[in-house]
Amino acid sequence: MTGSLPSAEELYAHLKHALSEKLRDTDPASTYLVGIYSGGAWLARRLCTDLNLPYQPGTLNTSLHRDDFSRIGLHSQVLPSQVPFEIEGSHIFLIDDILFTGRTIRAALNELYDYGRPASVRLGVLIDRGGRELPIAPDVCGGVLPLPRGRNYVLATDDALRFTLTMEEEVRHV
Ligand SMILES: O=P(O)(O)OC[C@H]1O[C@H](OP(=O)(O)OP(=O)(O)O)[C@H](O)[C@@H]1O
Repeated sequence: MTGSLPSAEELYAHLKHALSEKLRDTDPASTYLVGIYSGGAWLARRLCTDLNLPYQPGTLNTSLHRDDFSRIGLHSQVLPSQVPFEIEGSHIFLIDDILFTGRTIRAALNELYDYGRPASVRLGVLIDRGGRELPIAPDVCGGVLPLPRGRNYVLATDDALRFTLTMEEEVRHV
């Protein structure tokens, strides 16, 4: 990634528009957003509010379903998943902030199926940074911003759920 980053709010506006178009294709009575903890959970909350969706989004915590969880370690505060609606037969939109290798989404699918078998599962992400290690692609996306392995985006959220995007400082070895 070279040059300046787009603003997170621009990316969000694009994702929101693309998602609202997709939501027209499914039955609103059986379609739900499910955010992946933690960044995707905030994003799903804001999308539900801005799109006037009449429910609280579900939240999945994939930490224990990751196939590489011993490498990434557990976050100090691990919140349980919360799915306050029927998954069986529903149309689910998984929401996450950043899509990288795809391992989090694979883990989220495992976790989701513990609750029941959805009629369909689609994926919405704010940023696709490339680097996939699994055959997973977003159905809707705020922006494709390729980033080399070893670099990271930092997405911050304020109290009003507005997002800011920066790049993690590059660690230089001397
Ligand atoms: O495609 P992957 O390689 O799995 O990477 C993408 C995941 O990594 C980040 O989550 P992180 O584990 O840093 O947790 P966070 O959402 O709490 O920041 C990001 O929010 C995605 O969930």
